[in-house]
Amino acid sequence: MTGTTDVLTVDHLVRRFGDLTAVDDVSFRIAPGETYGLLGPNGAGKTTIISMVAGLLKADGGTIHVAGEEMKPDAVEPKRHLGLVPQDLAIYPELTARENLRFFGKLHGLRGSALNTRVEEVLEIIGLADRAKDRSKEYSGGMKRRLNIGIGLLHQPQLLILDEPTVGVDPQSRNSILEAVESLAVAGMAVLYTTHYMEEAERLCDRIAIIDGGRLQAEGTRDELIRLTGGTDTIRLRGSGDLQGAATQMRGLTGVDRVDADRSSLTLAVHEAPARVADVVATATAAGVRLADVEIARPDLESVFLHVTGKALRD
Ligand SMILES: Nc1ncnc2c1ncn2[C@@H]1O[C@H](COP(=O)(O)OP(=O)(O)OP(=O)(O)O)[C@@H](O)[C@H]1O
Repeated sequence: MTGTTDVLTVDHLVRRFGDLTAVDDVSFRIAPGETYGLLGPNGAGKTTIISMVAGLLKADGGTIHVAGEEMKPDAVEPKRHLGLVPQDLAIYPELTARENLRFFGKLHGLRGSALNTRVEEVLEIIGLADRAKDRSKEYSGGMKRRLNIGIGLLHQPQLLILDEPTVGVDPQSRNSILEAVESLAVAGMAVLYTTHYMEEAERLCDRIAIIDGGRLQAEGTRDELIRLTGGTDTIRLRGSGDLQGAATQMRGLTGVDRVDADRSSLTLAVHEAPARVADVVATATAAGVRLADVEIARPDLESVFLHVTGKALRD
């Protein structure tokens, strides 16, 4: 991939808040038609990164280029090339979906038949054409989110940035949001997608950056990231009792790479989980843990996260 064709290039980005380095030397690029995911837990630095990419927040170091133009808070030109869909809704509840889109389309300078055509196209993309005449205050949470995405799409940006667009919506709405995002990539748009749901990153993203503690800990396609784990499986035990004590003993078992304990579970990175699970369960039981559930998982992005950060991604 060459720098000149990338829609977004982020080089050595840094942002501090007082003593906290919220974004610490982060670099990545996104090509046209590519969906790129920032995957990390709450507080990892995802919103801070995209706020700088969108020119809403000043960086303390590094550079950002959108469609070849340097992005800074006072820059005008690069902002024309991107659409930002924030976590908070920015729609007028008294207006219908079509009226909302027409209003925001005019703010982008669209008029006449160009405005009409684009509004109808966007209604199709976000799956709201059949509800276009209803006031948006009557919509479900997921429909409001889709309208919010539609507003970000009106001016046909080369790059669309979505900040955790499915948080707090029901599974059906989530699916329709994900379908709308999938159709953008098909249309050639570059998408920067932040999430703490690994299933969404797996489904949508061509490449994924694992973000934790403000740092880009690993990056690649899903398969490339999974290869980083060296094929380690995950064993997860849920239960009560002395989980920390059990974790200490498990760290000495053959084939166990890493053990992470919290108040109700133990998460182990192991080689050949089916061959190890009996030892692991016996160790837990001997340490007085009362087990409620045992689960083996093949490597997925959760295991990658555990492997590269030493922590479980799930809350
Ligand atoms: N304006 C601010 N002032 C001080 N600290 C901040 C500010 N904005 C963010 N932070 C801190 O920077 C770190 C990264 O926050 P950020 O919101 O970027 O994380 P995130 O990955 O987007 O998580 P979330 O999904 O919860 O928004 C956190 O520790 C947060 O408390």
